[in-house]
Amino acid sequence: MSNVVLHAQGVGKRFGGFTALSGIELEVRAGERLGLIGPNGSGKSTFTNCLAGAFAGHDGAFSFKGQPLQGLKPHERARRGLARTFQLPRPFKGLSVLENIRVPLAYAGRETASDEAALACLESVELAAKAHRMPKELTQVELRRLELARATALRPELLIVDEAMAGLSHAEVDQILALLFRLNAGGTTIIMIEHVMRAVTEFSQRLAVLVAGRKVADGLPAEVLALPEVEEAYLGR
Ligand SMILES: Nc1ncnc2c1ncn2[C@@H]1O[C@H](COP(=O)(O)OP(=O)(O)OP(=O)(O)O)[C@@H](O)[C@H]1O
Repeated sequence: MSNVVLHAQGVGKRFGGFTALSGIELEVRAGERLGLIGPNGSGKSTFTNCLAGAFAGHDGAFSFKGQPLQGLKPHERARRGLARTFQLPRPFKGLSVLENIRVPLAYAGRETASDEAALACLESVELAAKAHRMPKELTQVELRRLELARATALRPELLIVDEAMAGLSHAEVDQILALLFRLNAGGTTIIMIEHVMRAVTEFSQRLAVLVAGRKVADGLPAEVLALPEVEEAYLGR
């Protein structure tokens, strides 16, 4: 595949004697929408943390845009175009919504760390009207939008969205989905980690399934979800 943006080769992670992730092979193409699913504790966040550089070490390797990521710190990976959101939004609580966006812009040394650039970013997630509010004044769905704005301020090529839908209403899930579709239409490759099955099946062109730290399926959503081993492990049937 010539347009592979991310290649995970034999990625594994142990915590003491416990193997949380083992032998993960995954290719993601530029512009793709991939759903990464699996039961609680199957290794999805561990995979994300390995990819984002949050752990000092892991087995295997990642290449991103054809370059190895090994040895790069999280912020260096971010500067190369790799971004993630966190399951629990992590705004800077003492900063306004607008300042929360200026931080990643300034951190990356962008000349565009201006209020205008930060506002444009907030507009893209329909949060500009709350620019001068504090994070504690935002609703859950607004906090998720702020988390997305923080992650996408640097216009990443690959975005990993870790459970952005948890606890949201049907209509709010649709709002976040619309934002993610728009980002993807603008060229951002997206890996969606999600338990809200309606959202992940609607969004994903392909599903990869982790069970107990191993990838057990990878393919078209309808085909993957029909596999007996996925039904058994993931849906608990
Ligand atoms: N820092 C850590 N130290 C020890 N064990 C850990 C650590 N992080 C994760 N684990 C364990 O690794 C396994 C995989 O966890 P992980 O958070 O990656 O699963 P997940 O698929 O993201 O789950 P969820 O859907 O609940 O978020 C779990 O058994 C978890 O307890």
